[in-house]
Amino acid sequence: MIIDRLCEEVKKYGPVCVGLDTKIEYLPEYLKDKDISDSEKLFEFNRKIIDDTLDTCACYKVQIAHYESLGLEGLKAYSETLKYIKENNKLSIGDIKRGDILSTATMYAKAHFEGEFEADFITVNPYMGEDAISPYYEYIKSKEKGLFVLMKTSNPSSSDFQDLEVKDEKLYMEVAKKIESWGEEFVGQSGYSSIGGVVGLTGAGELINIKNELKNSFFLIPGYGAQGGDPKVLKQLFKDGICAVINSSRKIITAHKNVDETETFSLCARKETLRMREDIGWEK
Ligand SMILES: O=C(O)c1cc(=O)[nH]c(=O)n1[C@@H]1O[C@H](COP(=O)(O)O)[C@@H](O)[C@H]1O
Repeated sequence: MIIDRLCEEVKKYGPVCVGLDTKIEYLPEYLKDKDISDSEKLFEFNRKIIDDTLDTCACYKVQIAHYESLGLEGLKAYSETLKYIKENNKLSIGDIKRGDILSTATMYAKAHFEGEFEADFITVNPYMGEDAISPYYEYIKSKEKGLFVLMKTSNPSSSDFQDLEVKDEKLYMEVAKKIESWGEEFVGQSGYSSIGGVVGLTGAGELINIKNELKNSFFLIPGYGAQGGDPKVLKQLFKDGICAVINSSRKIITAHKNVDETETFSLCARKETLRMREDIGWEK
């Protein structure tokens, strides 16, 4: 199961997930000015960050909207970034947050678990129920793939629907339990399922509530850094072992903005990743 590989990576390198939410405006001036296409610029930026953070993180999350917004040029960089992560024997999360009816989800699965945009994990939205998720199952079973399904998101408006009371508890908890039940048949040797959950660090209480309720779920936790999530809660979350990867995107990939605008941008990203790893309390 792919989740066992992710757990091994976490043990070796710590639970940081480097978020490649790359925008042209984040690039250092020398790269912006280079006489190459936007696609090549984005890929060169990502490639250097990957090269300099390989031994500091568990995985990379590549957020597709940042590439889609530049059209085909951007998607080329998205594809090349995913391939480069794989060539370097690291794990990727394609952050695509899809969710649609079975026949369409089948095509999303094909698009993101094989071919040009192949990732090891993808993020999906559970709002439409299990038939919008089940087309991914055959890839989990036979192609070593995994999912991170939204349980409780990190954004301020996540309470609009996710905190509604349903059957005497919050909707997010119903959703989290349902997602764990979908993942039961994909539990690996690590004890975790290849169907994991996305839970924001910005809701510390909810994170602990979900952890206390679920047995086999591994988490993707965004909200560290730019969104101000407090890492203190992670100590409690990890008391029986590390059960999550913690994503930071802007704080890592724009770390050079506070220092200089030179070719050392990837070393700034490395420094921030190492600082974050310490800040979240990881010890080998
Ligand atoms: O699924 C996600 O990755 C996600 C879920 C969520 O609840 N909140 C959230 O911020 N994210 C993503 O995590 C990343 C956070 O980026 P930074 O705030 O720059 O660290 C972005 O790519 C978001 O799209």
